[in-house]
Amino acid sequence: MPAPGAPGDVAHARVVSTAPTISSIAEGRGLIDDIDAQLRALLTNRRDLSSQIQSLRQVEGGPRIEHARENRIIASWADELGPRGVEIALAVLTLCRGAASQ
Ligand SMILES: C=C(O[C@@H]1C=C(C(=O)O)C=C[C@H]1O)C(=O)O
Repeated sequence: MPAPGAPGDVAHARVVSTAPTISSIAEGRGLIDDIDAQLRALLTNRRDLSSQIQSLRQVEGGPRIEHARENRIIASWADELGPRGVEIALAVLTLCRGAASQ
């Protein structure tokens, strides 16, 4: 396990955010729609970066998938969001690297 803050460590990559107080459903829905759009854009960027990393590792003769790194990522999602975080992390990983068996 890498030291906190070292390359490969995921625990340090934490963003603290507080939702604003809203005064109407429409305002809240507008903010949620903005968040969903940001999440989709972030996931698209993540998928592209993940694909590049997988290609670089294969060019170097390594495996496309690295389970130890994925386990650290899943653990960081679990730390912050609990069991649903694990489900989301697995869905994100599937989006970004395809099926684990490939
Ligand atoms: C992107 C990488 O390659 C694969 C994809 C990962 C991901 O999308 O987070 C994580 C580990 C690897 O299975 C990596 O090793 O960092």
